[in-house]
Amino acid sequence: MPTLSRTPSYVDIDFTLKGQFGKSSFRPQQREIINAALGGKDIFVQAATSFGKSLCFQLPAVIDNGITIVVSPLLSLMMNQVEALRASSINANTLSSQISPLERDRIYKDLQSGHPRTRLLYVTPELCSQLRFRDKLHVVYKQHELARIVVDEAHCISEWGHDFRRDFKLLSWFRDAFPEVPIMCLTATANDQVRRDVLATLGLNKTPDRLEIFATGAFRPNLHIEVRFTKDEDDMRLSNFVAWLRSVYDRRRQETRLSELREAGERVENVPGVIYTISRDECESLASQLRKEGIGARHFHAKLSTKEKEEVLGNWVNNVPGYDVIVATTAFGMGIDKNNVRFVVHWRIPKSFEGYYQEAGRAGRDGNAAYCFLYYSREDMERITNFVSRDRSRDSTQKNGQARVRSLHRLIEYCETTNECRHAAITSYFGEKERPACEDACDFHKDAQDLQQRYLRGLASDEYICTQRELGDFQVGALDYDEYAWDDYNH
Ligand SMILES: Nc1ncnc2c1ncn2[C@@H]1O[C@H](COP(=O)(O)OP(=O)(O)OP(=O)(O)O)[C@@H](O)[C@H]1O
Repeated sequence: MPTLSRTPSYVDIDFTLKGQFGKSSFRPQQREIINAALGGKDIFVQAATSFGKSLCFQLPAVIDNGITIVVSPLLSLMMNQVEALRASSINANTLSSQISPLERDRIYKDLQSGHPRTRLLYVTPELCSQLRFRDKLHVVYKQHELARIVVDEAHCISEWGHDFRRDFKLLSWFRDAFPEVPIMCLTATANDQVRRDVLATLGLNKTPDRLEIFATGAFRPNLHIEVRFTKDEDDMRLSNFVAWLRSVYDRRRQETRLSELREAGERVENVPGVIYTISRDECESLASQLRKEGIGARHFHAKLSTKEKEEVLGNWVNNVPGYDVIVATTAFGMGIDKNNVRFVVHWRIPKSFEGYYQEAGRAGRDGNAAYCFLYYSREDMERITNFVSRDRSRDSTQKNGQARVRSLHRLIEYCETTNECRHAAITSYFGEKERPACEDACDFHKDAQDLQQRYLRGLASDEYICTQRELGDFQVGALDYDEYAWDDYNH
C-alpha cells in the first residue's frame, strides 16, 4: 500500500498564510482545522457561510506534497476558486465541461505523469465516476502523490440534505480505492442527520480515531434578519423594498457619510445586493421595474448565456454603476464571494430552509452589518408547497422527497413564528443547543410588538387561503418556477 509522505511538523503555516494567500491572521478555528489536515486526519467542517472554509483545504494543499482533488457541485464555484488561486500564483485547475479539449488533455497528461504539477484540481462528482479519471488517480496514488480528497458542499451527499445529488453518493469509492488518503468534507448547512449520513457514506465513521469534527455554528451576528408579510391582493413588495433602499441611499447622502464615501471613492448608490426570485420571468420583469425606479438592477438566471452571466457578475463584483442589484434565481448562489453585499432579499419563500440560509449568507461577508429580508405570503406558501410536492413525486428518492417537504415546512413555520428570535430559530434548525447572542439583529428583537402587528395585518386570512385552494388557485404553473435554475450544475 502506498503510504503518503506527510508534511514535517516545522512547517510555518502563518508564513504561507501571509506569503501565498495575502492574509494577515487566521480566523478562529482555521488554524486548528489546518493543523489537523496537515496531520493527516479525516476532517468534517461545519461552519457558517463566509467562515473561510476554502482556506482550510487550500492552505494544506499548498504545503503538502502531491495533489488535492476538490469535488464541488457547481461550475461557477469551481471557476471562481480556480481564478482566485491562480491570482495567488497557485497551480489550480478544473476538469469540467467549461475547459477546452486542449486544456483537458494537458491536465490528464499532468496526472498521467504520476507527479502532477497541479496542486488543486477541482472536479465534479460526475467525473469521479468515470474510468478514465479514476485510472489517472490510481497512477498518482501509486506515486504517493495523492495528498487529499476534499468534498465541498458535502451536504449534497446526503439524501436528507436539501441539495442531494446522486453522484455525490458514489464518492464512497475514494475510501475504498485509496484507504490511506485523508478526506475532508465541508458544509455550511447540515443538521445531525445529514452529518451522520455524510460520514457514513464516505466511510469516515469506520475509523473514528482518524476523524476530527469541527462545528463552529451557523450564527452570523452581522446579518439583520427579518420576515416581511404580504399578500397577493395588496402586494407591497416593490414599494416596500424601493422605500427601504431609498432610505439607505438617503442616509449615505448625509454630510458626514457622504464625505467618507467620497474619500473612499464610493458612489451613494453602491449598495450591492441580491434579490432572489423563483421564476425567470419575474427575475427579468422585476429588474426592469427597479430600473424604472432609478435603481441599477440586472437580472441573472440559468438561461443567460455564459457571456451574459460573466458580464453581469463581473460588473456587479466590480461595483460598476448600473449593476448594484442582482435580481436572480437560485442559479446565483453558492460560490459567490463578494464581500460587500449589503442585502439579500427573498422576494418569495424559497424551497428549503437550508437554501434560504445559504443564500442569505451571501450578505455581509466582510463582517459589517447586512440585511436579509424574506417577503412571505400565504399564497406563495401554497404555491411552493404544491411545487415541492410535485417535485417530490417526480425526481427525488423517497427519503430526499420527505426531507425536502420537511425542510419547507420548517421554513414556513419559521416565517409564521413571531415570538422567537430569528437567529435562535435558525441555529436550532441546524441542531445547535446554545442560544445565539442576537441582541437586536432580528425583527423579533428589534420590536416584537411591531412584528406581531405586521403579521396580523400583512397576511391573507386562513379562510381566504382555504377557499382559493379549493378553487385550484395555487396549482403549479401559476408562477413558472425556474425549476432548473440548478441547471448551472454540471449534469
Ligand atoms: N483568515 C482570513 N483572513 C481574511 N479573510 C479570509 C480568511 N479566511 C478566509 N477569508 C476570506 O473570507 C471569504 C469567505 O471565504 P470562503 O469563500 O472560503 O467562505 P466559506 O466558508 O466557503 O463560505 P460559504 O459557505 O458561504 O461559501 C473569502 O473572501 C476569503 O478570502
